Amino acid sequence: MIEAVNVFKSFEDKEVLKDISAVFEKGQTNLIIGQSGSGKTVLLKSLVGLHEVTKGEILFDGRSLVGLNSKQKKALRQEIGMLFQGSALFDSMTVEENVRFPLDMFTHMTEEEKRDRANFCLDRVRLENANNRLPSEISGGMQKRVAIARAIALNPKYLFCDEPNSGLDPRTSIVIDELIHEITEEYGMTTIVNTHDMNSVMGIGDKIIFIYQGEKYWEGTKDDIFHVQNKQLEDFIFASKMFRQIKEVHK
Ligand SMILES: Nc1ncnc2c1ncn2[C@@H]1O[C@H](COP(=O)(O)OP(=O)(O)OP(=O)(O)O)[C@@H](O)[C@H]1O
Repeated sequence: MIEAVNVFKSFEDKEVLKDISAVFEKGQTNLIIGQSGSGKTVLLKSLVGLHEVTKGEILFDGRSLVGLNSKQKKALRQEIGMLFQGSALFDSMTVEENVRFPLDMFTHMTEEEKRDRANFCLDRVRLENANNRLPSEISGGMQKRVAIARAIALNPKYLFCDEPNSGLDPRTSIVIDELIHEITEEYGMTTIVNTHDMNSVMGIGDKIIFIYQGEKYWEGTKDDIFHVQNKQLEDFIFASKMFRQIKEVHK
């Protein structure tokens, strides 16, 4: 479980996050949603420790990110998997080398153990027979699978995903969403996904935090979302004609 407790983040005199408190549950896909510029990425980066918060606390299963010494921070980093926008693969490395990279960096596993672990992760994302290909030789959806395999290589407790569907077609987006959702449940990870994709919200939103102009305006599940009485969230959801029509059906 990850908790944000009264988190504020400013850049010089610009306050981007305003008093955000939220609990992100273990074994669940927790989504941060909101319009472009609302502060989702800044919140995600603050949670993961890439931004230092101006005020407030981030707790990883009760461990405060702020209070950790550098050794403890390094240990915590190894419990975190990250999936970035794009896929952030290393272009000059093969698929297998990309997945092995965190194992090379952070473990003392033998070559054989690393190969086995990389193969296990590639199988898990249903990507067989691609080990020796370069990222440029595979599709965007396959690249995303490699990125997921790399993110879970160290068997993380926490998984952070920044816009995992950016650049993917709707069908591939669903496959990637479902994969993230499945592995979250299977490995009991605390997963936080930053998205503005309503299809993701309806597909995998176990828990949803809605951010508006840097403040938390709403939280709930995908099943609650059609019953909200919150103008800002309604404007966000029903910006799409399709979702306005779905709402009519739910009435
Ligand atoms: N390093 C920074 N310095 C100053 N301002 C920043 C910095 N990073 C983000 N901001 C500002 O914080 C606000 C929120 O940005 P953020 O990237 O979190 O939005 P977002 O909700 O993730 O948007 P998008 O969906 O478009 O990615 C924006 O006004 C942005 O300009």
